[in-house]
Amino acid sequence: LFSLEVCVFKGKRDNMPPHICSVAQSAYWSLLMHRQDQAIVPLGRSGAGKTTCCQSALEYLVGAARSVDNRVSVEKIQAMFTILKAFGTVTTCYNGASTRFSMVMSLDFNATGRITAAHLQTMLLERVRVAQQPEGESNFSVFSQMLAGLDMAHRTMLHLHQTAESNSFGIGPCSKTEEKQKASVAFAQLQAAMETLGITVDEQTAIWRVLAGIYHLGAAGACKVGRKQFMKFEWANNAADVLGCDFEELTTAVFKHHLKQIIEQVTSGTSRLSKDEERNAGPKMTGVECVEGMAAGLYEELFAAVVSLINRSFSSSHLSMASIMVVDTPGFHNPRHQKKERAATFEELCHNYVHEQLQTLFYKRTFMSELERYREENVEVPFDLPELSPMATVSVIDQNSSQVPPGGQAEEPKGLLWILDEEVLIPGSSDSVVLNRLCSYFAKKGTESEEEGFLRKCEQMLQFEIFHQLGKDPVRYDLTGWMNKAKLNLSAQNSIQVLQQSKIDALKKLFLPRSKMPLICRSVAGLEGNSQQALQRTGCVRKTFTSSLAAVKKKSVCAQIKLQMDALANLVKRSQIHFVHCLVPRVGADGAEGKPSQPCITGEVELTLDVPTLRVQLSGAQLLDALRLYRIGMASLRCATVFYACKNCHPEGLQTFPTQRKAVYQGEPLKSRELCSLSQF
Ligand SMILES: Nc1ncnc2c1ncn2[C@@H]1O[C@H](COP(=O)(O)OP(=O)(O)OP(=O)(O)O)[C@@H](O)[C@H]1O
Repeated sequence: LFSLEVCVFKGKRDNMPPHICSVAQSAYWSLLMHRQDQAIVPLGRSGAGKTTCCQSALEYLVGAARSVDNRVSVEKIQAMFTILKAFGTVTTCYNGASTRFSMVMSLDFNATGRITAAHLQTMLLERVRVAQQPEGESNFSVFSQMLAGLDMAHRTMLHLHQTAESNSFGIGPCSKTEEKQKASVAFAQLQAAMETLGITVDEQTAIWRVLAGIYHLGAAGACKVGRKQFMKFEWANNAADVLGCDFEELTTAVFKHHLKQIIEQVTSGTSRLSKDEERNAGPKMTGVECVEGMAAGLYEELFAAVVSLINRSFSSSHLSMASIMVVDTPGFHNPRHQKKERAATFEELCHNYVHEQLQTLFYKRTFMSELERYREENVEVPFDLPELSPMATVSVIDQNSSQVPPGGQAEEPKGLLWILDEEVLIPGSSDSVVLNRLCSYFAKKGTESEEEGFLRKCEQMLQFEIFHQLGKDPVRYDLTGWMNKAKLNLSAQNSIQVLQQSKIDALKKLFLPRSKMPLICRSVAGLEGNSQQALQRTGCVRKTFTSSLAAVKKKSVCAQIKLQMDALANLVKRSQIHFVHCLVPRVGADGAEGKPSQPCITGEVELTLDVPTLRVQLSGAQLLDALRLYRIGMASLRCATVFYACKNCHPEGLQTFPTQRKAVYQGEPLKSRELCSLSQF
């Protein structure tokens, strides 16, 4: 099937059937023609097929363009997705492998169109998933895979030969035999994928050690009353042993942050903490939060180490001309899509925020930039900028006080992330204060101004609704506990020391390179690479973190979320973007049910469409507006042959300026009359 796809699209520039490979082929052509970076950005609900698109696009590009020295191959791309699937996806009701991180996978090309290297960068990992999962959803798949597939020698070494009675992180072996077999097969595939990418046996063992350490921490748990300490010492002992540290060291890293600070204070000779230092010392945490923080921190570090190992396999020092970036993010989440009663979580809000930000990028590129070009060209287009834009929804989440308030209220409104960021530092503040502030800035006020609201307070306690997807797909959120989520978790911060000071060499070796990364942008993984293109991308991420609030707020959880999103957007913004809108054809048509459309007897795929569901997605993504503008838009947006045919003229009478993407007829810009005549296309 793959070689068939390559044959259909390879070498073509236009008249390609609609397919993800034709998008990849267009991006490749644009890269060669304009020597400009390209980006492929799939958008859509969770389970709509974004990751599948990304994998297909990358496989196609690598298969068609080939790499100069086989450093990047289709097998390696597949291996990378197998690893990312294990470490970065979870089972939800939307999708059997729902992505819980954002990634930018870049393929670098030389001037002859051959691939020189590849580079993976990841951000916005849902690290708290390691310790907490909404009902009916799983932890990261790698845990169940490892527990099902690990051989006896490793099991004994990692103290996994007997399972704990309970695990506070919800990690445990699969209960059903069939699931266990599936997980075991997946683990064998994971090991094979690691081998394909040159990850050594020692490195693999170090990875299993960290995963086992997290498992044991979950089994150890924490006392809910009294002194902060582990509930079950023997399991905590196991955790310390597999991580290569003393029990006391682990206890200090998990629970005794203040003790550590006092020691540092005494050794540095300062008597009292300054106000800033006191603030950075962080809030008081419960024992449970401490253990959960350590597990989340360990997993984030492990994920970053795995990304580094992947990059090691793809890196090269060949000169490159430009890159194609393939961007995969978690999809849009709304528990209502699956007829769930529950409200959405803070983590789902973060994923929806990323989705709305990318949708904003689509709005800006498709409508704003395009209409701006017409103005520059003095071309009249019978098309008004769509009134509704995703920017309004984004501002509910991340608006800071310097931005213009919607509706022009006297008090400067702030988005949810910044409200949380402020309230977390105020003693005695609570989730309800956050909700009241948020509603006072953005909620509908009375029936008269109904159109202006982007948010609604719900009847249920601490719940509110954000009108996502231009109001077409509102999501109800439960704000309970969000103040705690916005708190800096000192245990998570200590996790890197535990790993870097491990007595186990392989473990230490795996994590020491991370000590060279700037602390400030540690939440982004894949900051390594020596090629010019990789350095540019790394520089872009660092600049995002250092040139904004990051320097001051580097320890703010909410600022970190915003900055990771900014880093992702800044990486992509410099390129020509090819958006791919993935649609869920009907409710329940996601991977969780594992029922992709079945071929019927005639061989054709039987596809039942749920029109209301599709309509919500089409209008929420402004696809019809985009199509309308495309139909009446500039001739340069369609391929040359269509334009020649339409103008009924000879190609030689036309001058084309591909670098500016403008088609000019005998030196004259196209006027609206001509644009209208093209609208039949
Ligand atoms: N074109 C398609 N036709 C049928 N099934 C598909 C198609 N694309 C993807 N799928 C299936 O749909 C399921 C979800 O796909 P995928 O994981 O790519 O979605 P996603 O949009 O990345 O989801 P999430 O945002 O939750 O990560 C998978 O089981 C996949 O095999």
